[in-house]
Amino acid sequence: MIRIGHGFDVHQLIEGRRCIIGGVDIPHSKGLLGHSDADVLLHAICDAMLGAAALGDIGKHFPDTDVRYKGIDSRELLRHVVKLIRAKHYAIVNIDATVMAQAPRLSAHIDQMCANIAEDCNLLRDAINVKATTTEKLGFVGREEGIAAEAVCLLQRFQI
Ligand SMILES: Nc1ccn([C@@H]2O[C@H](COP(=O)(O)O)[C@@H](O)[C@H]2O)c(=O)n1
Ligand SMILES: C[C@@]1(CO)OP(=O)(O)OP(=O)(O)OC[C@H]1O
Repeated sequence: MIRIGHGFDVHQLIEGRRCIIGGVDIPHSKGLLGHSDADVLLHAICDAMLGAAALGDIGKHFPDTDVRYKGIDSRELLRHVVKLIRAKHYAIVNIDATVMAQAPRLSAHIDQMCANIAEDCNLLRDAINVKATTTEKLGFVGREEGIAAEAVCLLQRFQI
């Protein structure tokens, strides 16, 4: 059996925060606001994986009212979600994601993002694809007020 999941996340861009996307700390004048490190890409991927396994969403597993998650590295959240997926006897087939950011430019960082995600999911690099797009200066992304990310994930149930 195969199952698909979708994830979407947005974080506000403000001064005085780091801009961590896909586990890469990207030099930028502004960074992402959140209870955790606000890694918008990893949050969308977690939600896609949880969705595919009918396990709810990231806020259910890691409430933003819980001090344990304050400032947490979202790669830790991703690795935990991978464990939840495996506990339900699912293997990840592939992940595809898009980051919507007017700035900073992400192309030079995409390979490292994919490598981080592959490592945390115990997958080959080829199973992961990350893309970036501006929104042509339109909307909150275009005004550089925030960054959004979408992801899809395919899971396959393995025999036990
Ligand atoms: N933050 C971003 C946004 C886009 N890119 C790269 O530029 C290409 C063209 O962007 P469009 O918005 O015109 O689609 C896109 O395919 C990305 O490769 C980027 O590096 N960082
Ligand atoms: C990750 C969590 C938990 O630290 O906090 P945020 O960094 O605010 O991120 P969000 O995308 O709102 O997802 C759920 C949260 O519970």
